Amino acid sequence: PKSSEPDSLHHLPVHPLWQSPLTIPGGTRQSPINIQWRDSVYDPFLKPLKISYDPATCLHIWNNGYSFLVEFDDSTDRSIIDGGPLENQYRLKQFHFHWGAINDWGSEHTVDCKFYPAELHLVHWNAVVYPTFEEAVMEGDGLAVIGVFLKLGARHEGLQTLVDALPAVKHKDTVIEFDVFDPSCLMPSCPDYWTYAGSLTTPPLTESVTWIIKKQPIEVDEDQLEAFRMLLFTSDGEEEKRMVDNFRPLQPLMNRTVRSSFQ
Ligand SMILES: COc1ccc(C[C@@]2(O)NC(=S)NC2=O)c(OC)c1
Ligand SMILES: [Zn+2]
Repeated sequence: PKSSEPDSLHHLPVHPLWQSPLTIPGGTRQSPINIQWRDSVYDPFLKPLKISYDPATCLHIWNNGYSFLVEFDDSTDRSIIDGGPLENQYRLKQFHFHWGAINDWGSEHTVDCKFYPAELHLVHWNAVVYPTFEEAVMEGDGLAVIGVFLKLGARHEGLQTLVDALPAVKHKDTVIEFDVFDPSCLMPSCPDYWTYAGSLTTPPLTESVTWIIKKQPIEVDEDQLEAFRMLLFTSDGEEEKRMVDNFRPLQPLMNRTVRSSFQ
């Protein structure tokens, strides 16, 4: 592939990573998308997003062979989000990242066609309406995912505690205990966000996500991005494949409007 664009592997009709077509037949609200700032519509009825996480609900970090996930105890309402575009409160289940092999790309969403080097997804589910996460994944209002862009800049001290643990989950299906972490330290200071109706970005690609994309990126430094890139897609003993470019190609906007919480 030309070095100026994401690996052409991502433009194949079926990417080996997913063994399935990139868009599900009849999919009308697939993710990720390009957010064209001037086409987003300010909605004065959007509320501020309320975030209250209990750092003690943090459980472990694991490498699932596609990203690394930090998982939380979601058996109670101790770590939740509310407000914003949401009609219920949603429980934090996990967060993970998507990133590129180089800093020119890596995010899943783009803003005015600009990629960021990485994107954080904080995954929450509607435990008010659905009995389990697995059921919520199948419902239009089942999930709420906060997307935060990462840009190259100053070292992020809060992220560093996570980066220091990554060598212990280098290989697919490795896990380590990680028992205190407050993901609110990864939130940008600016409250502004875009929101739209979308989907998971890996199989089962279900159209169950209310996306809340923060306008302001957080800054991380080169060493911290490089730490993501030393993770492996492969298990211990297999031929090593670096975990990079684990983002889905952009999907058609179809009949959707992206709303903004700001003017
Ligand atoms: C069966 O339930 C699933 C499956 C995959 C993911 C991961 C992902 O596809 N979704 C987002 S968001 N980014 C991703 O990579 C998931 O996260 C909510 C839930
Ligand atoms: Zn994701």
